Amino acid sequence: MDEFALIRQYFSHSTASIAKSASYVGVGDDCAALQPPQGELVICKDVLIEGRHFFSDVDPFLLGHKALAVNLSDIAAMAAKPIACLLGLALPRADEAWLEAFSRGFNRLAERYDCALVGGDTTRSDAGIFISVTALGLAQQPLPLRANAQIGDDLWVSGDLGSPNIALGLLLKQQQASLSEQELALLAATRLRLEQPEPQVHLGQLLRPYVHAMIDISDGVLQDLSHLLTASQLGAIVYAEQLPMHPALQAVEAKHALEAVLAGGDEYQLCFSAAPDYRRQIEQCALQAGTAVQRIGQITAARELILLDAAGQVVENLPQGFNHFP
Ligand SMILES: Nc1ncnc2c1ncn2[C@@H]1O[C@H](COP(=O)(O)OP(=O)(O)OP(=O)(O)O)[C@@H](O)[C@H]1O
Ligand SMILES: Cc1ncc(C[n+]2csc(CCOP(=O)(O)O)c2C)c(N)n1
Ligand SMILES: [Mg+2]
Repeated sequence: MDEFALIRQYFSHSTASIAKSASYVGVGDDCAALQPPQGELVICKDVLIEGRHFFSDVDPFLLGHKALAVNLSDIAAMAAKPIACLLGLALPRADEAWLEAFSRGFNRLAERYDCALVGGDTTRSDAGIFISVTALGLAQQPLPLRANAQIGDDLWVSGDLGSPNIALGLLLKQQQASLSEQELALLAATRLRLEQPEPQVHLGQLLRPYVHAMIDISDGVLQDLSHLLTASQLGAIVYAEQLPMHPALQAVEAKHALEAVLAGGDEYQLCFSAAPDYRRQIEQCALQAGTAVQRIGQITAARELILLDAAGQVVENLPQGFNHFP
């Protein structure tokens, strides 16, 4: 299958609503062309590299899903609605079975969120798979920027944390040695969160009227919260025992589980700040989106992030989150 047949077969069948407008140009010309809808256009990009972001033997259907999901998670963190995306692919070979599954995972998530795949680029790579996705979304002012947290805001997090990091640790271990039965059970209970994360697109949009600042926690909750605090020139108190932990982590030694919750990346949940007046409304948004939300602390004036344990003691030497160039 040649380059052009490949693009036609797997990446040119978007059924999203924006692709139905009369003047729309999608995959197949020099540029895509769309009538920008009214509102604030938000744009983001995330790159995924074989061996860095995913294992070579990952299910290509799940990889296709994840490549788009990590971008839709950034769109969700702007309380925006996805509208379109572009897919850059560099592949060592045109493996049709791989492409069929990858495109099915990608296109299925795109369809679920009415996000049109409007273009991209496909090249050969000498070694390894490289994926670059750009996503466009539509937002409304005021945007829940990282810089907009206010003193006295509640801090919240969606979902439960820790499972992607535990799954990653087990998959790395499995490359060196065989896992015990207990470890295999733990891997089975956690690996879908690593390999098929669900972006919080509905929750992000529902929260828009209530939140001041929002961020997705792809690099781990402490590190991404630190980015939000630095941008807002504020600090926070976070209560360790209020951090929502994935239930499977009961089987993990407590210190290891807490590290996974605090600093494990690949979460794709939302962390946000909002005035305490909106607690009831925020709980309602979570019910409507079918996601849990948990209050984890407060925004403070002192420019530091303080983590308190169950006894109210300050936790020292906080673990670092994910960093490509530590
Ligand atoms: N090579 C680059 N050129 C221009 N801007 C960049 C580049 N790399 C990152 N950025 C910008 O830097 C900011 C922080 O990027 P970062 O990737 O840390 O955020 P993120 O995408 O929310 O997190 P993650 O990639 O972990 O999901 C974003 O505004 C991003 O657009
Ligand atoms: C094979 C393999 N090794 C390591 C990881 C962990 N990992 C890679 S990138 C990242 C943060 C988000 O990425 P970015 O900051 O690039 O958007 C994390 C937690 C993984 N998922 N797979
Ligand atoms: Mg990024």
